[in-house]
Amino acid sequence: MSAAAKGGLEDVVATSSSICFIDGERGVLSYCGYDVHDLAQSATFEEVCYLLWHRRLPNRAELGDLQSQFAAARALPDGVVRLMRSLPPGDGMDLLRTLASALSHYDPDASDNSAAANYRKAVRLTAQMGTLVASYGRMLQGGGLIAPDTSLSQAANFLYMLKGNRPDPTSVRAFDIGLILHADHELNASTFAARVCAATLSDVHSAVVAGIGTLKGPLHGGANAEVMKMLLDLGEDATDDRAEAFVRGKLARKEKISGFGHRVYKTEDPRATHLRRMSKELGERAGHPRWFQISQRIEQVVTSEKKLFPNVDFYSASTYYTMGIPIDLYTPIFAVSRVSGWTAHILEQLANNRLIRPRADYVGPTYPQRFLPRDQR
Ligand SMILES: CC(=O)SCCNC(=O)CCNC(=O)[C@H](O)C(C)(C)COP(=O)(O)OP(=O)(O)OC[C@H]1O[C@@H](n2cnc3c(N)ncnc32)[C@H](O)[C@@H]1OP(=O)(O)O
Ligand SMILES: O=C([O-])CC(=O)C(=O)O
Repeated sequence: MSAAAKGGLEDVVATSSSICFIDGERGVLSYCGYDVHDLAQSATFEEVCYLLWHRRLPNRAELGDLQSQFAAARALPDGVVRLMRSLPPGDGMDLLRTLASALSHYDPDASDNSAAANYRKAVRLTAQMGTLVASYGRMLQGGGLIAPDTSLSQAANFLYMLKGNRPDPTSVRAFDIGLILHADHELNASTFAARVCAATLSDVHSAVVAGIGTLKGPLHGGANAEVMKMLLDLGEDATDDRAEAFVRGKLARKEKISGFGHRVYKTEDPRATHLRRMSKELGERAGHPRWFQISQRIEQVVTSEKKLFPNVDFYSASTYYTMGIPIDLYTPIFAVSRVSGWTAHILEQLANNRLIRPRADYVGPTYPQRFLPRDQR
């Protein structure tokens, strides 16, 4: 069966890009030539944003400028805060989709689609997305909204706005690594959706909203919340045997296990390596090692039974959980990071644009059908 007939466009090369490279056989991921392991080890999310947008790492002055731009752009327009407060409670990604769209009405460059204005929108949206999600988290927990702190990094400010107190350095670094690991991933579904939208010469906010709507699904970014729901179904006191039986039961019923499998990786997702370690370390530090241990047992079973490896969503679930982050925020947090990659791809698309418009292999009723009047059908 052809890739087109299977429906998933697998292995179809749809564009060229200088942003992200994946070798799915060897488990290699790089942003603009930099190995994601090196970035997770030594970079900050701000440096990664600059890298994705400029294809090179910033020097000290450039990094300082970007940090200032982020800090200056973090606060939300009053109208967006009012809208957030007025919406009925619901899914975090629905809220993010609506509010990211609303931000366009207040953007000072709204009517300007020049490359310079679009870059400013990329910076602004990346700064604001963290504020949106942290504020939503405050609302979920019944706390009052907290104003952003301009002296903090994107990661530290997010945790500060969510929790209401200064986060400790270990949590900040773990969260920063999470942001680095989720920042870009070549032509994943949400980035492709964003590029398709941008290629019609729509606008940056619309393309980001397309990305948010696409990331929401449980086959894509929504899987991280599904993983945690599965772990909670099992319970923190579940034994390894119980976890094993639970997963074997799901596999026997041909149910998918969220957080496993990948369209491109045929081996370990390199991002999962870091998230597994963070899940273990943060779980032990928080006095809740079982979430990691249960996850590890699930991994052993799924990998040996199905030859499927954990993807980025599997260990991010227990990592965020042991950091005390509400489950409803997991996929929105993915967007807090991925907005950097979406906007890098949107800018790249617009720099050398052509409408994206594939064809379908028509398999419907034969042509021509005779058109019958209504009372003869
Ligand atoms: C950030 C991200 O988007 S990472 C991905 C997040 N999504 C998930 O974790 C959801 C669970 N995983 C999946 O659904 C898939 O692995 C995907 C969607 C990520 C990629 O899958 P595809 O390349 O389309 O493979 P597809 O879904 O066709 O699966 C191929 C086979 O592997 C099986 N399979 C794939 N993933 C899983 C899984 N997680 N659990 C059990 N079986 C699986 C399928 O059932 C199918 O089996 P079959 O051939 O016997 O019917
Ligand atoms: O690349 C994909 O298909 C999904 C993924 O891992 C991501 O978007 O990070």
